[in-house]
Amino acid sequence: MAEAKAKQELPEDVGSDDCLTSYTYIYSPDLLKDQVAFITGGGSGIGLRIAEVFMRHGCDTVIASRNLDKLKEAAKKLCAASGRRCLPVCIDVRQPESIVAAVDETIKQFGHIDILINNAAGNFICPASALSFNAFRTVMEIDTMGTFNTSKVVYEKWFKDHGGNIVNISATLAYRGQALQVHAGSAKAANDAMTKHLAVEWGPNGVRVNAVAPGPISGTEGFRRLGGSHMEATESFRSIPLQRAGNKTEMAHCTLFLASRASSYMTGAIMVADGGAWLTSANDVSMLLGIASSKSARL
Ligand SMILES: CC/C=C\C/C=C\C/C=C\C/C=C\C/C=C\C/C=C\C=C\C(=O)SCCNC(=O)CCNC(=O)[C@H](O)C(C)(C)COP(=O)(O)OP(=O)(O)OC[C@H]1O[C@@H](n2cnc3c(N)ncnc32)[C@H](O)[C@@H]1OP(=O)(O)O
Ligand SMILES: NC(=O)C1=CN([C@@H]2O[C@H](COP(=O)(O)OP(=O)(O)OC[C@H]3O[C@@H](n4cnc5c(N)ncnc54)[C@H](OP(=O)(O)O)[C@@H]3O)[C@@H](O)[C@H]2O)C=CC1
Repeated sequence: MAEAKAKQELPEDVGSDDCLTSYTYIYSPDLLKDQVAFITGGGSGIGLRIAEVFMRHGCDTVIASRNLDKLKEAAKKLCAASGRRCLPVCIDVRQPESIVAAVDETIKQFGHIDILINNAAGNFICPASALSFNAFRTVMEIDTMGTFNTSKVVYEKWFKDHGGNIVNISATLAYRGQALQVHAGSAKAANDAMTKHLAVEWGPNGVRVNAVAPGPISGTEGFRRLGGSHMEATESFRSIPLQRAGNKTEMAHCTLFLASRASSYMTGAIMVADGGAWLTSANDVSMLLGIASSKSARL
């Protein structure tokens, strides 16, 4: 019975890995009409689905990450699916000058920026004792410094004078201890603090800063890297109250809510979207340790 109910509530997540083949509106189709969203990591996974759902709601997008060929391909599919504009731009969130150039180009082409989605991240599973200093630093630089760098550039160049909306993509692994994840958990916990500090400091300038904290989300690189397929096969997600992994469309809907006027009195909030996973004591530690010790190659 519970399983049947969860299935009924599941929004569409069908189609190629890139774009949906069908879509049922939950929000008004013109919720983001003629707004412009800058989405880091928008060329794949959750970021790509956020771009698609935003565009289906009338928004133009800028998708920004390191691999321009991948972004161009994604932009083509996004425009075809939605009829809106999508600008692919090459940035490394660790390099502020690359963000400055991309934000300048965005303002030149679109005239404004209304929404920033800090979605880019790096992760893998690794025991703390095997993690090199550089590996820890790399994840902190992409996830935490990258979120700060992009927020600061967009704020200084546009939001400071015009207001705007920032949504950071966090992770509920930041809320509890989890084996093999000290790097990503530390980075996301820092980002949650950043969400609150910037909400306080930039609120008077009309800038709202919120976050979505996903649990395991299928059909993504993060899911693959953390052993998600193995966990699905072994029914490990049954320990989650909703007894399944989430999907990308569900994360896009949470992000759309926080990025739109639907949440106009919210700032500094972290919206947990993990099927209740972080609340339960049953967890995946032994399974993750099993994966790590059974593989000689890195995940
Ligand atoms: C899925 C379900 C799993 C678990 C949950 C189960 C149950 C649910 C119950 C509750 C939990 C609730 C939630 C948890 C669920 C999900 C997980 C949460 C977060 C997920 C986050 C993400 O998914 S992030 C997105 C994933 N995508 C990517 O990572 C793509 C981008 N990545 C990269 O570019 C690289 O991988 C990079 C991050 C390493 C950066 O690349 P680069 O800058 O080129 O750096 P390198 O020079 O390659 O490397 C730098 C140092 O890092 C070392 N390194 C690299 N890879 C590894 C590895 N695999 N293991 C260890 N170390 C590594 C590398 O050697 C370098 O260090 P040196 O010292 O050698 O210089
Ligand atoms: N999937 C999951 O189960 C969960 C995911 N999350 C979060 O969701 C978000 C999306 O993850 P997901 O969709 O799974 O994974 P993806 O690997 O598909 O997304 C990560 C994106 O970040 C981009 N990126 C990585 N490093 C950089 C960088 N230095 N500069 C610019 N862009 C960069 C990548 O593009 P490129 O390589 O081309 O640069 C890629 O598009 C992340 O913040 C992740 O932490 C949180 C909890 C669970």
